[in-house]
Amino acid sequence: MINLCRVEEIRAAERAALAAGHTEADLMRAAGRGVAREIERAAGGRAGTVLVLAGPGNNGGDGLVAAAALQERGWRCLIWGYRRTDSGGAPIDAATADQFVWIEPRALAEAARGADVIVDAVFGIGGKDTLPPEVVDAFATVAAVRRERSTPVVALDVPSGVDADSGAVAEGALAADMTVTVGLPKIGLYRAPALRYTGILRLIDIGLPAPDISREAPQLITEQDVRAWLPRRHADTHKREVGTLLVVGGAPTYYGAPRLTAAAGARVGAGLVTLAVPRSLIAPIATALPEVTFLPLPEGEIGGAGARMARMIHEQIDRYQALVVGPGLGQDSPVDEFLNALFRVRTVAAGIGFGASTVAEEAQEFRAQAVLDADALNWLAKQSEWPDRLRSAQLVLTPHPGELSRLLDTEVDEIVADPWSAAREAAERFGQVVVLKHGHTVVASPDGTLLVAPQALPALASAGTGDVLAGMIGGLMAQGVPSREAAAAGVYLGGEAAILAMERVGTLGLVASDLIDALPRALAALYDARWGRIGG
Ligand SMILES: NC(=O)C1=CN([C@@H]2O[C@H](COP(=O)(O)OP(=O)(O)OC[C@H]3O[C@@H](n4cnc5c(N)ncnc54)[C@H](OP(=O)(O)O)[C@@H]3O)[C@@H](O)[C@H]2O)[C@@H](O)CC1
Ligand SMILES: [K+]
Repeated sequence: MINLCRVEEIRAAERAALAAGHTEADLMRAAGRGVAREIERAAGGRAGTVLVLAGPGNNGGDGLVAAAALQERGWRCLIWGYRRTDSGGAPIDAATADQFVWIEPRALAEAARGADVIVDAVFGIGGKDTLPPEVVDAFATVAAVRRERSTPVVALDVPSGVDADSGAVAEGALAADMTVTVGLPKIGLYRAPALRYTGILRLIDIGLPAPDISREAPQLITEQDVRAWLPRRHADTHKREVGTLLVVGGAPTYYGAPRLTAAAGARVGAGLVTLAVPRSLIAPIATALPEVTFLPLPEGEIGGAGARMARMIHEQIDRYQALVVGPGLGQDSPVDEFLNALFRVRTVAAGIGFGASTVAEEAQEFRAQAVLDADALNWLAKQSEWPDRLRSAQLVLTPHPGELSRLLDTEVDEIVADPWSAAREAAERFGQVVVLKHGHTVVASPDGTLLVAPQALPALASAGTGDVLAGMIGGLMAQGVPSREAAAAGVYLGGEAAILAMERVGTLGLVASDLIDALPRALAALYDARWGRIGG
């Protein structure tokens, strides 16, 4: 994890780096080259034409270094300057700078149309809360070309006009497809409304010292964290040992949801996934998911089915390391009865007399590890004093703002206005891990930590993506990953899988099954040895 930083902390880190012997030119060189590498990678290694909008300060300097690095790799570089007519202040050799083509304001539209990539390096963390009119005009020109031709826009460090602390956005700012942030993650980029302007976020290391992790600061979930959290599998293990997951959900009209959850659990590495669903759902699900086993539950309409369903699960619960409860359960009365019985855990203590007709029931605490999603959260919101009743369970709740508003008995608007505080409040009040799915999804824990997803992807606004997330988290918990880390890893993997899926199906075309298809590749990139990098 790494703290999301405020500008003053970034400036302090820069001073510390300078005091440790780095020069400003070193930092700018590392920043610009890093940005160029990200652009090259996104462009698939092909060289084209880049248009850099360069401002007067160090952000513009970074942009010119990036242009120089791209030029060395065969790119043609067009530069439009705001209060800048040359590459002064940027550590670039004269021969390279001589080849830059400087663009007059009236030639900007034509230059933008001829560009394969446009870089916004006008203002960075030294920007003010309004943009000058010339910059607003230039951005409007570029935005029109971006819409017309789908030309990618890359923001350097921050989209110009975004306040790196508050996330406020100046009128006329340019939305980017990718923001390459230099050195440390700026907290404002992860807040609304800035998150609508950043596109995909990439963080590049330039050797700045990170501030010490503090529990109060929101922390970014990083690739390194997820690598460290993933379970390690031994050669001499077997499916039950690596993790068993029980997914409880489904109703006659909702069999897609538990199917997605089970598939995600299996794809994230759970050795055995069992679906506890009404009997009639088994045939349609089994054809699509041959790897999954089933615990057939009685159909919901029959009176008393809820309690019988719960009993069947209690009989099996010790065989599973984690549960996911909720996907596609619906909100009918047997569901209430079922979940009341499931979470109150009344076990059969003894059968007395002939035919065991007298049965004593004894209330026990629910102690399992479980992800509660969708209709399980709606049921939970109707219960009183549940945090106390379920205190021995290790739960991960995965609400969207509507579900969290019911759990906290507050308005959705309040949650959307300050999602991080709402998630923290919920985790503290409930004593459980809470994953709030809004913007940059966050994982809040009762110990006060708040882990923030690196991406906020509009492509994920599609039915079933929540079921996939619940399955990934449950699948990781089943493999022994602690609940908070499992939640954070699931959130991270969901973002990476979405980025991979978007390359194939795009933003609008993405559906939840695409995430499951992409998940093995996202996971392999974190888990498996990377022979493919050699010589790359
Ligand atoms: N700190 C670090 O660790 C590292 C930082 N790095 C990079 O440096 C960037 C920060 O650079 P920075 O401090 O030079 O500020 P920057 O954003 O370029 O803007 C300042 C210039 O813009 C001008 N200006 C601003 N707003 C304006 C407006 N509305 N209207 C008009 N003018 C306006 C302002 O003008 P002035 O106020 O001086 O008149 C000044 O000339 C950072 O984002 C990152 O890219 C990395 O290279 C290495 C590590
Ligand atoms: K910028």
